[in-house]
Amino acid sequence: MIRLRDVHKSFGSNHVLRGVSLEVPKGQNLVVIGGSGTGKSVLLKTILGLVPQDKGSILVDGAELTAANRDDFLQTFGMLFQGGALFDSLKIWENVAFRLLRGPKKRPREEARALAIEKLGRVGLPERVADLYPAELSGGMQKRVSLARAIAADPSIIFFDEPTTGLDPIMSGVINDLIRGLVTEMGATAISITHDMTSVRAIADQVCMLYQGRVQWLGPVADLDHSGDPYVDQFINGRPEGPIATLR
Ligand SMILES: Nc1ncnc2c1ncn2[C@@H]1O[C@H](COP(=O)(O)OP(=O)(O)OP(=O)(O)O)[C@@H](O)[C@H]1O
Repeated sequence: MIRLRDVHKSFGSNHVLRGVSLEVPKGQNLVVIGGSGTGKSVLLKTILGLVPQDKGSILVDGAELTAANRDDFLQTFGMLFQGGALFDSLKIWENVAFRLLRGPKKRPREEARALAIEKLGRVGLPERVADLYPAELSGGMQKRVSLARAIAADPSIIFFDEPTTGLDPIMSGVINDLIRGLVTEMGATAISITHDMTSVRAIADQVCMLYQGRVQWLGPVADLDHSGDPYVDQFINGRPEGPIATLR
C-alpha cells in the first residue's frame, strides 16, 4: 500500500502540491488525472524522491520513505517512462535486463538475457527481437519493450507515466490490456498518469483527480461518470465551460 499524507511542494512561489492525501491499496492501480500543470508528474517525482516534498509524508507498506531507506524502496519499483526512454545503443534484451545487469539485482549475463526473453514473451514479443536495437522496432513495439523493462525485476510497485501517448487507438488498447493484465497477474500496486480517458477506464481501479494542488475527487473508476463533482464532469467530458477556467 502507498499512502500520501498532506504532501506539499512548492517551486519558489509556485505552490504545486497543496496538501495531497491519498491511498493506493495493495494490488490496485490508481490513475491520476488532471489538467496540464496540476502537478501529476511532480506527485510521482516526490514519491520517487526525485523532488523532495516540503511537508507531509509518504508511506509504503506502513513505513515512511526517508532519505535513508529510499534506495531500498527504489529496488522494489518498476517504471514505465513517458515516451518509453529506451537506450538506443543497447540491444532490446539489454534494455529489458538493464537493472539485472548492474546494481544490487545483478545476475550473470546469460541468466539476465533469459529473464529478459521471458519478460518480452509476457508482453507478446518473440525471442527474435531480443538482439535488435530500439530503432528497428515500431513505436508500439518499443512501448511493449518498455513495459517488459518495467516488470523485469518483478516489482511490487509500478508507475506508468502516460503509457499510451503517441500510439494509435488499437495499439493503445493493446498496451492498456497488457497493463491491466500485468497489474492483476503480479498483484502489483500501481500509480499511473494519463490524459487518455479510454486508458483511464481500461486500467484504473481508482481514479484521483488533481486540481489546484489538491485531490479534487478520488473514487472507484465505476463512479467516474456519476461522481457528482462538476470539476470531474467538465474534465472527463472535455467541456470548455464549467468551473475549471480555461485559456482561450
Ligand atoms: N523542477 C521544477 N522546477 C520548477 N518548477 C517545476 C519543476 N517541476 C515542475 N514544475 C512546475 O510544477 C507544475 C506542475 O508540473 P507537472 O509537470 O507536475 O504537471 P503535470 O500535471 O504533470 O502536467 P502535464 O499534464 O502537462 O504533464 C508546473 O507549473 C511546472 O512548471
